[in-house]
Amino acid sequence: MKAHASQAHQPAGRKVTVFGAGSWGTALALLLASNGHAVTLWARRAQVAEHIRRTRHNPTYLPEVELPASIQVTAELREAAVAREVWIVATPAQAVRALAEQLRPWAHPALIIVSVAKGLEIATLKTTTQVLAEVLPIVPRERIGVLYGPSHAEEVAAGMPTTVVASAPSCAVAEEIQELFMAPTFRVYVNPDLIGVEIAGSVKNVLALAAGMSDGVGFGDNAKAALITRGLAEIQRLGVRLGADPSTFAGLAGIGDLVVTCMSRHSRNRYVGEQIGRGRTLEEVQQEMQMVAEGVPTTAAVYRLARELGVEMPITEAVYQILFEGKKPREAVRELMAREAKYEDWLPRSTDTAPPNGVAASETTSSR
Ligand SMILES: NC(=O)C1=CN([C@@H]2O[C@H](COP(=O)(O)OP(=O)(O)OC[C@H]3O[C@@H](n4cnc5c(N)ncnc54)[C@H](O)[C@@H]3O)[C@@H](O)[C@H]2O)C=CC1
Ligand SMILES: O=C(CO)COP(=O)(O)O
Repeated sequence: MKAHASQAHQPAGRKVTVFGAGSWGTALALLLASNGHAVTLWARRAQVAEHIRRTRHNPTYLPEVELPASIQVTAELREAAVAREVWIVATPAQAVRALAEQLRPWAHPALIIVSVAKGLEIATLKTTTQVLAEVLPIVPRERIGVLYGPSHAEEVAAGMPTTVVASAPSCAVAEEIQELFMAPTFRVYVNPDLIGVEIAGSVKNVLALAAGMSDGVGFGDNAKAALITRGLAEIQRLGVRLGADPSTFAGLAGIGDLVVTCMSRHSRNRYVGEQIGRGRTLEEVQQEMQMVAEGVPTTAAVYRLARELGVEMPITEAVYQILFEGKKPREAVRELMAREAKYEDWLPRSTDTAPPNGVAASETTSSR
């Protein structure tokens, strides 16, 4: 693995396109341009691209951020996609398949694709790199990775210190992604456990909704700590069932992103949860938001996936019932607290600490 910590940044000057001019696409385009890459930012709407070209500001997302003239901005897919070395996919997760289908004519075997969209596709329960690999088979699977981790766009755009994880099936490709983004205020680690990183980064949004609901209802720090800790346990159970390395969940993509999303004032998922906790409906909250809260569709996907795989995810189940079945948050918490007594499920077990009769041991060891 390369040691970047003490290296001065070396601009690599690669031809990169960021697809999606929302908050994250805008912040990453800025970061990549300041790293010396030749950056194109693709916006879905022509008038948005035109506005950014004219004013160098995105009218809707991070409007205070000035985008340098070196960033080419377009709404034309061909112009954005053709003859590029790297594509960054920064749309909502549910839009990745349709975008990839449109991009097919310009994909090539030397391309690297980096998904920064966090979520699972509702229709197929696939991660975004699985969707991209399926739609773009000309790009070798090992060249499709992610950049995930605790990274709110507002802070990245303001140059505040941020650390994330680059992951891909090939470590060499993950290191290329690392090198692309690594900057004085943006430190990138490599984690080769792609499925673990993707599950961690996607499912934490469900738990951020739960954390927001807890805030909205008026619960305190104890409840938030419980949601983060027990939430991580259920994210890890799902990830490990899908083949992830358990240690990924103790890293930046796991506990790191879960903590920031459950705690941050910038988190859209936490915000949506908070509004619902205060008694508003999901429809009301989503209607007034211009931004995506990935946890909402991902809750539906994870709920189904967990059932299909027989993985116990009680908090996710509660969030699903609140979002889609009208359950009241307080009622869901009452039910979570009244679950059977258990052993905490990721402590090392030894024969002389076997659970006493009458206290149910967690099932999670067997589901790992
Ligand atoms: N905002 C953040 O701090 C971070 C966001 N992410 C992830 O990045 C992805 C994008 O998020 P944001 O940029 O924050 O969202 P956003 O809500 O700020 O912007 C979404 C962008 O996607 C575009 N879009 C919406 N539907 C589309 C479609 N069907 N086809 C093409 N484009 C479409 C919108 O026009 C907008 O430009 C999400 O998966 C999010 O979880 C990841 C890390 C940080
Ligand atoms: O993924 C994120 C931070 O790492 C962004 O979270 P929100 O979508 O909840 O704002």
